[in-house]
Amino acid sequence: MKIFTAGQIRNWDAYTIANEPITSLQLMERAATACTNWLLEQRFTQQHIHIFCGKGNNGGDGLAIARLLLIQAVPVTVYIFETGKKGSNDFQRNLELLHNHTTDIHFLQSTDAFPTLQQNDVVIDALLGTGLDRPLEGLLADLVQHISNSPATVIAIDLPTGMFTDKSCKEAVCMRADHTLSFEVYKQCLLVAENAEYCGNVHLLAIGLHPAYYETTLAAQQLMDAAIIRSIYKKRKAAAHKGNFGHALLLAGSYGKTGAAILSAKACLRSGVGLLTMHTPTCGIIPLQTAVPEAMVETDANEKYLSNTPADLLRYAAIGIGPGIDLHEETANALMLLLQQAHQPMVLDADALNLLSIKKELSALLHTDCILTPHPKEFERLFGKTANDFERIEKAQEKATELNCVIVVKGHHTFIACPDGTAWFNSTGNAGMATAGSGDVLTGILTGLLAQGYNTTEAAILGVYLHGLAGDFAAAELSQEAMTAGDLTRYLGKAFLQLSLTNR
Ligand SMILES: NC(=O)C1=CN([C@@H]2O[C@H](COP(=O)(O)OP(=O)(O)OC[C@H]3O[C@@H](n4cnc5c(N)ncnc54)[C@H](O)[C@@H]3O)[C@@H](O)[C@H]2O)[C@@H](O)CC1
Ligand SMILES: Nc1ncnc2c1ncn2[C@@H]1O[C@H](COP(=O)(O)OP(=O)(O)O)[C@@H](O)[C@H]1O
Ligand SMILES: [K+]
Repeated sequence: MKIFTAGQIRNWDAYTIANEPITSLQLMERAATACTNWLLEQRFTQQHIHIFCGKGNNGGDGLAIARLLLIQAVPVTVYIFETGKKGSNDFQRNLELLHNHTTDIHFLQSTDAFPTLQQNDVVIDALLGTGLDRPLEGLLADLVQHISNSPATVIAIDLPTGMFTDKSCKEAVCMRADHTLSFEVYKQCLLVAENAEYCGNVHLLAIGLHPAYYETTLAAQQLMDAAIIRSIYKKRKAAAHKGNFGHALLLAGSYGKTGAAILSAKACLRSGVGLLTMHTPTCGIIPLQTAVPEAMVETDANEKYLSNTPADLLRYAAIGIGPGIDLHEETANALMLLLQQAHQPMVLDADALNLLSIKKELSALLHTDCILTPHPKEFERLFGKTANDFERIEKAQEKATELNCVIVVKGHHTFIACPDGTAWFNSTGNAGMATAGSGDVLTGILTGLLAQGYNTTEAAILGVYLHGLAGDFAAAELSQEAMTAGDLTRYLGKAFLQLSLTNR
């Protein structure tokens, strides 16, 4: 699904109005009807509803929702944030219509007029939407804080008030919503981790915007959906043999961190790879061979950490390096040798990335078939500090082009920046995956997919999606608290089964 900017959304509204054709008031009525139906379906209409409106079109949506709820005999109280200026045309028209249904309309001009909100109250936030052009201040900031700090359930229309569509609102005041009802497509602000606590659960509602605009408009970023995953996933051929699915090499583990090697090995095998060889310090051979008998192990010359690369690198279709390898000088040397000698697709994770940050000259050895999988801290070590998630995303896109490799910024809605400028947000995964070893599992999956012949972009998109989907299955059965990284591998089978089902 394409992710649109505030400007593109404005143009899409205008395109629909001109080409359907439809009036802007009718389009507002559609948006309000979709929101009202959602409120009725979710039974929020059994509680008292307080609707807070600005005087732009977001406020117009709020007034129309108030009228539609009153027609359904749902009691509502309406508050209009008074600016002293006339509202937008569609706001004014909806205000006239609302006067036919209620007198319970209050104009807020001072904090004394703010209502006390109770636990069972529902607040509709229709103060400001995509028209926000400066941070909130004064009485409006006070009102947003008053609502956010109340025990009421807050449902934001289009965006929580105070949230910018395309840039950070990190230092500013923003409504803390429990739910956000947005229209047609995601906006970047609804996906970045720093806004998650303000958006609450995001629900996209269709309002019949013209499909031709969507189809012909280029988007810088997309949200992964079943369609893109279906187009990447290759079903196994009935007569296939293990030689068809590649031989993967994983360099992982050090004394006390053989678990990382085991987690990545198991995940790699469950990603469908034909053969797997682990290269690990000698201390790791017994635990690895016991825990993962399907994998071959070839030991490093060193007992406790990696110091050399395996012989005959040409045997391998893809290589993954990083889980639990630690930061010894000899390990940095082994990484340098690997980057010099191996030209096959490669995943660099965890301490391999930290070594790249320490020895910046190693970055020059990265080749075009590399996937880097930093979490935000590793990203900062590699590429420097960024002020917020929007800047990190922008930098990831810049660096993917500059280094000519795929960069997977892990976290809530993991972000994948590809060298050709395309970029993807993940739609699967949950906070239960914030547990030791989840990243090691991802390295195993990505290496396994590369070995099977998926290119770096395909492997990153498919692997990140499957990893998150396995996490969602694990959380559904085990809870976010009790699931562990090993469970991601255990539920990978269920995730693949879902792909095969949707691939028919
Ligand atoms: N036909 C359309 O264009 C549709 C628009 N829709 C709604 O319209 C919204 C966008 O409407 P608008 O463009 O009128 O924008 P808003 O309603 O978000 O607000 C615009 C007004 O707020 C002022 N403003 C901006 N930042 C402010 C701040 N920090 N403090 C105080 N005032 C501030 C602006 O100067 C402007 O007058 C969407 O979010 C959506 O809810 C929907 O009804 C769908 C159809
Ligand atoms: N809140 C969250 N929502 C979705 N996915 C998450 C969340 N927290 C962590 N994850 C996922 O879990 C994995 C954690 O990886 P990483 O930080 O490298 O962990 P580790 O170093 O313990 O292996 C990443 O794939 C990340 O996207
Ligand atoms: K809003």
